[in-house]
Amino acid sequence: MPTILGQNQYGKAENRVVKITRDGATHHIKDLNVSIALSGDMEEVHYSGSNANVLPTDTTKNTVFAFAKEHGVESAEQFGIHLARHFVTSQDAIHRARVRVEEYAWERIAVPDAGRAGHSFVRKGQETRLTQITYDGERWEVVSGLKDLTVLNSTDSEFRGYVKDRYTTLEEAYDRILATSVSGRWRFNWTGDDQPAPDWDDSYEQVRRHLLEAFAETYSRSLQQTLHRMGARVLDHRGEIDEVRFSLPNSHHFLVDLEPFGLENDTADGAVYVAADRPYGLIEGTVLREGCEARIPVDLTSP
Ligand SMILES: O=c1[nH]c(=O)c2[nH]c(=O)[nH]c2[nH]1
Repeated sequence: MPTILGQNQYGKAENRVVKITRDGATHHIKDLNVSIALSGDMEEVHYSGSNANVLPTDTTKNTVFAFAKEHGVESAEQFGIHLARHFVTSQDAIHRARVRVEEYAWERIAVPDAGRAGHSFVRKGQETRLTQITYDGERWEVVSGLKDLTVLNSTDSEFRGYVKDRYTTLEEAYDRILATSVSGRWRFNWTGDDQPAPDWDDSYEQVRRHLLEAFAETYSRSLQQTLHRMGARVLDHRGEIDEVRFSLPNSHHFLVDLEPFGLENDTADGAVYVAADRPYGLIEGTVLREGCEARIPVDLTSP
């Protein structure tokens, strides 16, 4: 039965490009999700399997990262226009390029020592505030928290000196991006109607602030260390809380190898990273006030 090929397009979708430019201690971040769809003289690849007109999707991915390095990312529009023009004008067989770009907005974390604020960001778009109340007619237990508080340090993070066995390939990192989406719960020590209840809203705002400040101000040797500093900071400043538990995905950002295209890509300036989504390290832990009991369930914060 004769068939006709209808509309078709192809390309690499969801290239997660993160570019950090350094202006002294002040860093700038561009965080994009770029999807390429190309169409043109693609009958043969579908009908006979000839790839003679096919620019590999892998190449479209490389082009996205190389363009981010070589030409920069002024705006999502400018970047998309530049890419689309490149595919259509450089490949005879490609007559149409559709480039979709999502841009994730970040704002700087405000810290008291403004000099340190240059490399710490929190993603725009609110986190979700959570609480769980338990009452048995006598005692209250209030565990509050948040999830999806996405934060990133573009420097002041390393990971080295770890165990190496025959399966270890990870290279030591002296200056890496540290990013996570904080899921945390904290337990109040308020248990009875005979005690004044905390100001819940103020407490939430203050805990959130301490989490962000601790994240921004910690020179991190591991996400585990940052986790502890965030919890300790909350307990140091918030007497109404006895226990904090976190589940922190390590949202890996890998420097892209652009050497095959003659481009040096190191952390010095203008570095281009791929934001990987899976798999991810998952760092979890409880920080407790001394003498207090751990009562937040281990799996309460896990995905
Ligand atoms: O902060 C980190 N902690 C780890 O335990 C770990 N493991 C790993 O591969 N990378 C990292 N990073």
